[in-house]
Amino acid sequence: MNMSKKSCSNYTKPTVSKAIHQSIDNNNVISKKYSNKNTSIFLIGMMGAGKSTVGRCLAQYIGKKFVDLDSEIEIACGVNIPVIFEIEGEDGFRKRETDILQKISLEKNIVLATGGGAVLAEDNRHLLTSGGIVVYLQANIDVLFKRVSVDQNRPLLAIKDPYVKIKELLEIRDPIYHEIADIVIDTSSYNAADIAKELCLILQKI
Ligand SMILES: Nc1ncnc2c1ncn2[C@@H]1O[C@H](COP(=O)(O)OP(=O)(O)OP(=O)(O)O)[C@@H](O)[C@H]1O
Ligand SMILES: O=C(O)C1=C[C@@H](O)[C@@H](O)[C@H](O)C1
Ligand SMILES: [Mg+2]
Repeated sequence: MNMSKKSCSNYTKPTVSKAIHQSIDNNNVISKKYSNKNTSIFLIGMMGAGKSTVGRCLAQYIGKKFVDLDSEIEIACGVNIPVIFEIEGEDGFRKRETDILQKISLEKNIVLATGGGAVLAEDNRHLLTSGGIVVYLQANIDVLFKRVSVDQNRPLLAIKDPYVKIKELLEIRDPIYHEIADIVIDTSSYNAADIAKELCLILQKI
């Protein structure tokens, strides 16, 4: 799909069916969180779920600042993520991820695209759930594989069989994403701009 033809600025009626999202709002948790309009929105999900792409659109629609955790790590380190993995391994990357997330989470009123593995550390999960509305952008394995095949910037997938790796990561992470999400959206069959519009609509209702 050519996302470059999709403009975030053309706000039209959302086309995504309500059936694709679930809001977990047993105790009005989301409503309470969103009663403060400065509340931040945190996007979580696997590599290729569209956190960065949807996040950028959503921020524009709802007038919040967009922040990308991976980009902030790269800016802070002065090198890109594959180089960080090469020099410091995944453990080193995760420590940097937590440090930067701690700093970013002090900011209010942002849309944050997290990295796919940012939910793995308990400290990070606490920062996310206590700091804003957590949205899980879900996609099935075939869609994820297709989306991540476009570029080579993901060190965890720079292996012989990335499909198997995505499957393994999805099995481990899907329950974690669900556990901390306030809202879950299935992104598999919709373009990023429509998903952002749908999210906008959900947020207006809560
Ligand atoms: N809903 C969508 N439909 C089709 N393509 C999409 C959609 N969302 C994102 N993409 C495309 O998939 C690729 C990955 O998207 P993106 O970088 O936003 O994912 P991500 O969740 O931020 O991944 P990562 O965790 O690696 O940062 C990009 O090429 C993007 O254009
Ligand atoms: O899923 C993951 O563990 C990762 C996802 C990317 O966003 C980057 O944060 C990095 O490549 C690791
Ligand atoms: Mg991203």
